[in-house]
Amino acid sequence: MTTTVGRGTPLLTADDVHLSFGETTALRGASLHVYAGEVLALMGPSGSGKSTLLHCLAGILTPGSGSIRYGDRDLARMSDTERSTLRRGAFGFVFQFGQLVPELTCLENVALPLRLAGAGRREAQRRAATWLDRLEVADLAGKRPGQVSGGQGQRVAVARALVTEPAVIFADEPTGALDSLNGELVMKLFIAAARDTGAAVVLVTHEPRVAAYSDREAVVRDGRVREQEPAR
Ligand SMILES: Nc1ncnc2c1ncn2[C@@H]1O[C@H](COP(=O)(O)OP(=O)(O)OP(=O)(O)O)[C@@H](O)[C@H]1O
Repeated sequence: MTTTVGRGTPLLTADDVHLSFGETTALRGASLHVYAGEVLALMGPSGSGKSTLLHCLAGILTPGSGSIRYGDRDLARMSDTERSTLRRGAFGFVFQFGQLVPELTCLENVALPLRLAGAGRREAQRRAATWLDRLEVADLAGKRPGQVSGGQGQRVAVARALVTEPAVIFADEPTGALDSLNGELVMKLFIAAARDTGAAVVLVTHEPRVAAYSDREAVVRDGRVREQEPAR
């Protein structure tokens, strides 16, 4: 499945999205545009709906009403198989918890999305090793996630998200467990992905220092979004 999106056309669009968890309304009319080639920071108070919006954009949660479109396709109208093909092929994820497979080594974890996309073992591991090296965790290749620190695991997770060169990278507090140097390294790799492959990077952060690397900010408050106009 390919969706061709011209420059200046949003790659992803949330339109008037509402979503409740039982009695709790997390999103109440959230609208947002995400463009190819940009790093977009989602900011806002705790509990305002940032992670929920990110999960909706990624097709992990389905809005109660409103729509999420990837190009001109409504995610809710896709079959489960189409949505998971999209998630596996076009999307990369860096989430805070439970992202690495504990039974696999760090190298195998990073190679996994390539293997799922059909790459041979040797080629997948060669490319995975390149990304571990870029994240400066090449020495952890043979270790399992349980044997590395939280910050090291987070960098392995970033390598795994970037290895397939996805069209959209979703990241929830991707620098949360990192010191400032490693946080900077991760942000520079996100910016490189946006500039080199035209990826859109959507990241949730509380840190102004991290948001300063973004091209644009959107503030989520009480389940609604105020987004900065794109500069083009
Ligand atoms: N699985 C869930 N079940 C019930 N309520 C939830 C669930 N996930 C989120 N919520 C509620 O929805 C609202 C929005 O949560 P969300 O995690 O999107 O906020 P956030 O802006 O990402 O917060 P934080 O910055 O603290 O991570 C909150 O009131 C939260 O308690």
